[in-house]
Amino acid sequence: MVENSGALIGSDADRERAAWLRTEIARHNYRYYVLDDPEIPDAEYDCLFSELQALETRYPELMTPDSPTQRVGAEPLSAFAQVRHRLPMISLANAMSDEELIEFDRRVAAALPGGDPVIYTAEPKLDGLAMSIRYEEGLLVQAATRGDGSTGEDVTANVRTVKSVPLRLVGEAWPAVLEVRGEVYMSREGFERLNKDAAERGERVFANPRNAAAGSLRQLDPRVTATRPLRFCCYGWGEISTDPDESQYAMLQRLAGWGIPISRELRPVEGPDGCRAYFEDLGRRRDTLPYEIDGVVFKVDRIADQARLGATARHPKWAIARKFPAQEALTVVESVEFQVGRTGAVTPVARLRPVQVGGVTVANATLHNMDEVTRKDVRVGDTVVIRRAGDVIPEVVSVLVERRPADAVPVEMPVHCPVCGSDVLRPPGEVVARCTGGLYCPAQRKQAIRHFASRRAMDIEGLGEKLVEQLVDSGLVREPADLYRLTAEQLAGLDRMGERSAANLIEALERSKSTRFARFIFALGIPDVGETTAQALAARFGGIAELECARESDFVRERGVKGVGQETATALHRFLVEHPQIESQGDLADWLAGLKLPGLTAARAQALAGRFEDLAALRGAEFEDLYLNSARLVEGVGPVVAAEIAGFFAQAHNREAIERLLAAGIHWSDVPAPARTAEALPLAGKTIVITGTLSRPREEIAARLQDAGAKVTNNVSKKTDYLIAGEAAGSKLEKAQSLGVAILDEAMLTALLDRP
Ligand SMILES: NC(=O)c1ccc[n+]([C@@H]2O[C@H](COP(=O)([O-])OP(=O)(O)OC[C@H]3O[C@@H](n4cnc5c(N)ncnc54)[C@H](O)[C@@H]3O)[C@@H](O)[C@H]2O)c1
Ligand SMILES: [Zn+2]
Repeated sequence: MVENSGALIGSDADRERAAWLRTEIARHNYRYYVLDDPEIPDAEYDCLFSELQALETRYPELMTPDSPTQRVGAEPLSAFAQVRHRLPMISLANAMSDEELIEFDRRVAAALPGGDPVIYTAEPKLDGLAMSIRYEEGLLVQAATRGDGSTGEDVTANVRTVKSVPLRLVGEAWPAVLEVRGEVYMSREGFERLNKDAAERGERVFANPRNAAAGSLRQLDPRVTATRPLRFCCYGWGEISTDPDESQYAMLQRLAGWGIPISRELRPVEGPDGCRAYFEDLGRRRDTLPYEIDGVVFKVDRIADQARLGATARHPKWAIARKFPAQEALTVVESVEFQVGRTGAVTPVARLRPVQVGGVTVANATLHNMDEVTRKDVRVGDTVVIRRAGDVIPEVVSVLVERRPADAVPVEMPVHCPVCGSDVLRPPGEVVARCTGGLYCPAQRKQAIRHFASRRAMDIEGLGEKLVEQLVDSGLVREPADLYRLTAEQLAGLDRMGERSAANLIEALERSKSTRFARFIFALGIPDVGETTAQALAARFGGIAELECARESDFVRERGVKGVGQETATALHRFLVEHPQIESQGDLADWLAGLKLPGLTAARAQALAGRFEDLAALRGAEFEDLYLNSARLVEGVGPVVAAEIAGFFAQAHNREAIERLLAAGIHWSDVPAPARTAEALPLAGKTIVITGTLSRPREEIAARLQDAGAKVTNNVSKKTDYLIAGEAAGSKLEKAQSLGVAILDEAMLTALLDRP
């Protein structure tokens, strides 16, 4: 540094740094104000900005006229017509601490006559985008964005679609020219809905309500804007053809009287104490407000005083934004670990280089699930934006791909549970991956034992949550079977456990050994297997060994024609029913395609013809045979639950834990012993055919009939004993009638099955 006629001269390094900061800030301004797609969190931007400000203050010769410190915002997008603001739209000075606010108040008070505490209007600082809306003779004539403060974009057509903006002022005595200024913003609820819809359509989601509001408003097609949940809140005014009121507060009330929405939280406050009380109150309520705010704005209330105080190029000297601590920060992902929850859910968690967010140090952030990891493309080594709002667990919001190191490592879901080594299963279509070692995994131990003992499972009276905690923490119980080895002495040694209650628990454990099969299945805690499904499984499988051996295909079976969906099948089915006499001509596939039915493309016609020999076979088919679907053989067990059941029993650890339970003496009496001979079954030797639409899947009914000893076949013949006929039964019913086969409806079927 060289001293030169009193002013400090920056070194070459300072000069270079200042130039770099200017370009970098200009780039971020463009992304933020023009593209509505910021790359870095505001706090990070503010650091760059204040570094440049500090350099320029220290070495005034480094200041350039085009420095971002001398202007607000960014140049307007050329796609919109430009609007010159008659009065500039400037920004606000910030106070990051109480001290800065007190300092601001001191400066204001010193510049004003009299010595009374200054009155301020206080209101939330909405996080949206600034808008100037011009009314002439009470009619909305123009709306413009802030742009670079002196020139904005003409977004009149878009603003006209925002419902809370009046197109015509109400009441009377409004000035001939009135420019109201305020914030266009999006409520949290509107933002979440918009993002949910966008995600469902596979479109880009917005990072926060501010970007969503700005992106929605600055649409070239106002019809798009019209569909977005935007609102407007006025906090000031620009050009106005009459004198405003004496105070900011009174003037805003007057605008409200003309139909302009203002903040419900608007209050006059006195001096720095009043400001602090307001700030703290709103800070406490921040998370419960229906919209996002990033601070509170205080404005000197008397308009005459505002004029006396004036403005700089960037902001008025009579207003200040007291900001809340930032909720977002930048840091680096050092590793990704997988946590196993009480219910076995395996969740990716980012271990971060520790960083301050909103006043606390954050070292971990949730990545929710693998879909999220893939969507955000988070890799180990990446620089990421993390967000911590209120009490919510910090989360990774986005990745700065530009800063990705060459050796960044993609994240992969582990194949085995990091806690117990069991397989990790993610059933098709499910978001959550789970450890399948339910009876064995230490991470799930407490939950598994609590569930096992619960009233609707093994119903072990006296084995409550607290006791399970103690038993597991003391190492006495590691799996359900350990419960049955507990002694009265061991129990009596525990907290709040007298001899009497210890003896009672031993008795309850003993009693629980005699149970029902369905209860036992439920007690195992297989994900998504509730009581009803457990009952269906108990009815379908003779015993635990059969259930353990069951494969996914024993629960669900793929059925129908690949490539054909239900809608196409419905169209075809209806056509065939409505044209009972029609004959096919030539090649079946060509003929079908030639029908030009909705959805019945040449490829689908080909697939159908590949499955059915001729039109007669196609006509004779069940509706469910026409399109690809999965037939459920057990009520309540679809492809996901089937995968979960099979995954659970595939773990040797779980089977061994069950083995030990049975060895401890658990037994049930409600399932017929598998040894029961076939002749003793109620439908032994009967041949049954099912047709038409019934209240349950046909496979399920067939399975129950088979369990009862019946043989279920496809075609009616003289050997058929019964035909079970549902709604819309066709040719099979006719044939059964002609052969004199007994025909049963659904009620009769139920009676048949329930026969002792
Ligand atoms: N992340 C990035 O890349 C990036 C880039 C540029 C700017 N920024 C962020 O934008 C902010 C600077 O933008 P700015 O100049 O719009 O300033 P600002 O958002 O800090 O404050 C000024 C704005 O506040 C709004 N406002 C809300 N309630 C108000 C009220 N009651 N009275 C008056 N105004 C109210 C107005 O729109 C006004 O223009 C900084 O927080 C900065 O971090 C971020
Ligand atoms: Zn596990």
